Amino acid sequence: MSDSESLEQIRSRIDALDNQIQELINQRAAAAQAVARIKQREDADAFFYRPEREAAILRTIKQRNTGPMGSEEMARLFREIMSACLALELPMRIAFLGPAGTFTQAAALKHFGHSVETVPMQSIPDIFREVESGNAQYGVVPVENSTEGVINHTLDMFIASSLSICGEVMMRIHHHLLSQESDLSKIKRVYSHQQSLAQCRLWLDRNLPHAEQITVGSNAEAARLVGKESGSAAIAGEMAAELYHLKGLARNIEDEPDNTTRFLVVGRQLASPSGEDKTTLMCATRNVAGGLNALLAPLAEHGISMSRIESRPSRQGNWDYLFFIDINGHREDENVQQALAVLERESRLLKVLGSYPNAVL
Ligand SMILES: C=C(O[C@@H]1C=C(C(=O)O)C=C[C@H]1O)C(=O)O
Repeated sequence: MSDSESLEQIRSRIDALDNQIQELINQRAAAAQAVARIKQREDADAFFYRPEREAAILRTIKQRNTGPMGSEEMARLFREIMSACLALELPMRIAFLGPAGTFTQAAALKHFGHSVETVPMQSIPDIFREVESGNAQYGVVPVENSTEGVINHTLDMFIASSLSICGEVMMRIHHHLLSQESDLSKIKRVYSHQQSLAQCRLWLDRNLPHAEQITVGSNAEAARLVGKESGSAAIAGEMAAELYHLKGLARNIEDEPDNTTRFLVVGRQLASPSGEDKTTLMCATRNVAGGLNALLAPLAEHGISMSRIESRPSRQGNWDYLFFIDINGHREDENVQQALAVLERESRLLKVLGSYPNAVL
């Protein structure tokens, strides 16, 4: 590139580059189709989607990126290219916590790209059922928020479900106050999901201390209601604002500036190692006091670090607790296998809920 190049010359160079990019994308799509044919020949019920392969590709793209385009942006573009390549074989159905416009839908699209069909479900148990029955290939469920903590409903589902965790999605959550009104003083009622109300508690106390707070099933549902009611506002995200044609009375009203929600991808597939993985375990101790130590000691002995631990009453007697533990590593790693063998002996119950790539995007 040189400064002496005219506008016309640069534009014709862009046209030629687009031509090459288009040709290369089609070559890539044909290669992905060839992979799919091999998978199908080996196993008619094969899973075309490979979370570990996609994660590894996206990581490589970020690592080798030299700019001027940013690594995150470049990875997002390739996310969409892979999504479109995969859709040539099988337009995947992804169940999410509806209605349309929720953060869970945004998480599903972030993880799988836009060439999938996202299917709204009414509840977290419905998402699990839709995937268990095979009506959807994967489901996306919220599991924890950096401000409000764990979403117990999701953890409880794993107790009885046969599904595995095959991915995680991290989403920065920005909440907006959405309304038909253009003046804050007109707002008498605020609708949202209880998590969103909790994540904006300080802002609400300061700016709308007298407004009634009404909990509904999702923030998208709140936005839908507010689209039909004057004097009210919803706390919801960008997608819901667009979908229900609401004005942003105040933007980014979450109390924590780095408010992040983690979502899990559930499916009927076990993800292979990607090189940077984590494993979620569900274990029950024999008794709470010494029991927890018996679970944690083998992890430390095998050099395995733990990124999260949650306890839940198991509902099978007063003294039994279930622990949900995230560890670094894949169930096929040797040190993880050795630690799991010890845990199996020490705990009353051990279920590996899944090994999956660390979120890349
Ligand atoms: C092409 C493959 O299948 C799918 C498509 C991919 C792609 O477009 O790069 C990557 C992983 C799979 O989800 C493969 O397994 O290599």
